[in-house]
Amino acid sequence: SNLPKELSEKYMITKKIGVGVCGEVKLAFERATCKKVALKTINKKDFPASVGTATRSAEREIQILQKIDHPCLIKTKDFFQTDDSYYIVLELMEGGELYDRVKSKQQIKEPIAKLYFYQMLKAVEYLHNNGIIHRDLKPENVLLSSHDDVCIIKITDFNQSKILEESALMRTLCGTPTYLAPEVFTDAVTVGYSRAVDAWSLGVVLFVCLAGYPPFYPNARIGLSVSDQITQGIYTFIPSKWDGISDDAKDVVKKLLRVDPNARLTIEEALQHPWLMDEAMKETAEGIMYPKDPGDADATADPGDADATADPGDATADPGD
Ligand SMILES: C/C(=N\NC(=N)NO)c1ccc(NC(=O)c2cc3cccc([N+](=O)[O-])c3[nH]2)cc1
Repeated sequence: SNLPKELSEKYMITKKIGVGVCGEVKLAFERATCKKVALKTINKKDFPASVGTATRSAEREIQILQKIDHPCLIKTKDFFQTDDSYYIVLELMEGGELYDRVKSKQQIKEPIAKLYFYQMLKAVEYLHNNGIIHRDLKPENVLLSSHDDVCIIKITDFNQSKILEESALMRTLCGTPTYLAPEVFTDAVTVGYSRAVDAWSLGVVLFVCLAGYPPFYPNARIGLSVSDQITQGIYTFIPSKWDGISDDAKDVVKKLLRVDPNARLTIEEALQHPWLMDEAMKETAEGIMYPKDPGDADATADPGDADATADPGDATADPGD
């Protein structure tokens, strides 16, 4: 395909390293530094609906990709576009997709699953504190920085993401409710929970990492479609897969896979769950997320990240849903 001139001038593009739903990932070298990078191509025609909305949703994704700054969220290094494609230069994630680790029924050892899950929670906590809902969390969108078990994970693909804006409903709720109907308040509660979808998805990702099979799948329960299993919250901890896994781990999964979004654990509550109260794991995680010596794993993390561990309450005010 016709690559933008500036792109091929700045980067030497070599082999394909991953194939996504809407484009591919290639290994590239920055000519000036010889550094390896990943090049994600997104074909505009693969976007849903007409070109109009496609460009808006693509532009929103590019805007999110360039705004986010967290060690467990993919960072873009460069960006080019032609009439029919976007080209996003990203940090190389040599461990590939978490999907390839969990497919073919491989179970991830519990301590490693906890280390990855903690990083996912921190990344999604950052997104929610910045008014962004991912809405497509799955093992294909979790990348690993290396083939080692202990490594940084980074969440990617913001194609389905939503930016929470100040809404008319929120402005209404700021006024005096003298003439306000009761359902406006009850609606407000449910509308305010759209971010809970990310907590559910992380529950499914955690289940798959620990057990090597998904909680909801065709014929898991005779006579129940996958969507029926989901809407009724019906899944099974198959003993042969779960016997060696701690009760705390099972408890986190149960509390994330609650059908009622109001009853479901929030990301913040999940971070307070006993299973994650594991100082050794947190020390390892914080050490790879915010390496002291810049030469470490994620050299791109700048010292500014240090305050990233500040209490989430310090983050930008929650714009609400
Ligand atoms: C931004 C984005 N997707 N956005 C979108 N609209 N897709 O639907 C996006 C999606 C996927 C990726 N994937 C990678 O960077 C990626 C996949 C992969 C597999 C083996 C090995 C590597 N690697 O970097 O070595 C890989 N990197 C990077 C970005």
